[in-house]
Amino acid sequence: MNYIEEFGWDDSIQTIDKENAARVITVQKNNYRIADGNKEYLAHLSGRFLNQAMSSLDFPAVGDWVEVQKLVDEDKAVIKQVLPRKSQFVRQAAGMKTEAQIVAANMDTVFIVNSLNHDLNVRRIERYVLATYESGAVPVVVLTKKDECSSEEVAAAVSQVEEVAIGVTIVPVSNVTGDGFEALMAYLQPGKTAALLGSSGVGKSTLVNTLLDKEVQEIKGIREDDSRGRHTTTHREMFVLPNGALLIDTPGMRELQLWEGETAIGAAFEDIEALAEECHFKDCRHSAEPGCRVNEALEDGELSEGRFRSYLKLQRELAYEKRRQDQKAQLEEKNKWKKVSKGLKSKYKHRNVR
Ligand SMILES: Nc1nc2c(ncn2[C@@H]2O[C@H](COP(=O)(O)OP(=O)(O)OP(=O)(O)O)[C@@H](O)[C@H]2O)c(=O)[nH]1
Ligand SMILES: [Zn+2]
Repeated sequence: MNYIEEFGWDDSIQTIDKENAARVITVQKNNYRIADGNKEYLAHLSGRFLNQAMSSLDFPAVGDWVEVQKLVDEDKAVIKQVLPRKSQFVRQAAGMKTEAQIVAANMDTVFIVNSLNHDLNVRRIERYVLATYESGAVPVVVLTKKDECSSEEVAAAVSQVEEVAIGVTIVPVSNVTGDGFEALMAYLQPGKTAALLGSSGVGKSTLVNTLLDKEVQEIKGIREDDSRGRHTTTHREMFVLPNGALLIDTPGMRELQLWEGETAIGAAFEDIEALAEECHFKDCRHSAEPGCRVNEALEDGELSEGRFRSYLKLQRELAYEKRRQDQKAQLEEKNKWKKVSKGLKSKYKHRNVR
């Protein structure tokens, strides 16, 4: 029995034998979790793939369709190739050091999530809408916390967003009352894939939990045996909704906000970044390292003390924000695991029993 269709299989773009296909649901360093709707596998890249990969864009991302060789008995698989993507969200290179990277693939829709109550940032929405169009997916702006606003406030926010997102559907919702979810479900059809994009605190996690029923929610963190027989907690970055729609909520998309900041730093402080490229040490912190080109420039007045200070300040803020998000993610993972350990069953496990 093959459940591949449920994962959004599209005959028109997937050319391989269905038996050898699966979709990537989690990426953690070099470990990939893939599923074919029937079963999950822990997968790694074949040697041939590694030899042939030309850039980081060639590597599998959450949402990718891959051709695999499945070792059914061991729940393991080898990834032979990534199938052509119908859309892809690229995390742009920040400066010269980081390479571009695909954070999500094969989305039909990207939900750009913002909160109605405060920090409605139309400039950011505008950038996200553009990035989504570039990805090949359709943007939909979701405005959460409708319950905290009067209808006048909602209308005002919607018309503000309309100005920067011309022709884009805008859906005000409340995760508390469920208001607006019917409109969202139009995009969450069986076999269709949506991804979430938005800043911290706007309600993405709550939205995911509202969309998933309790049983399915547990696939967010189930305990798996790793190769050494120990238990490790794994988490999902792609979920199956009760109606068969797929929802991508990956840290990669959540970090988009962060690299935007990094890129902005790069652009705003091009002079300093250029100097830093010439420092002796690649990871120079420009404090007292020998061969520091930035310090040299400071000494001979080529670079002003004030400008350098604001550069450092921005960097600290970004580093702080990153730490904060990492800690929060760890905590969330722990909490999820606590909930899950109470009723240890996943959607796939139910299936296998049937
Ligand atoms: N009143 C109201 N509160 C909401 C709504 N959606 C989310 N919240 C609350 O807003 C807070 C942030 O929600 P989260 O779902 O954690 O936000 P997030 O986008 O996942 O944030 P990160 O995990 O930091 O990325 C929580 O306290 C939620 O209970 C809503 O529609 N109405
Ligand atoms: Zn330096």
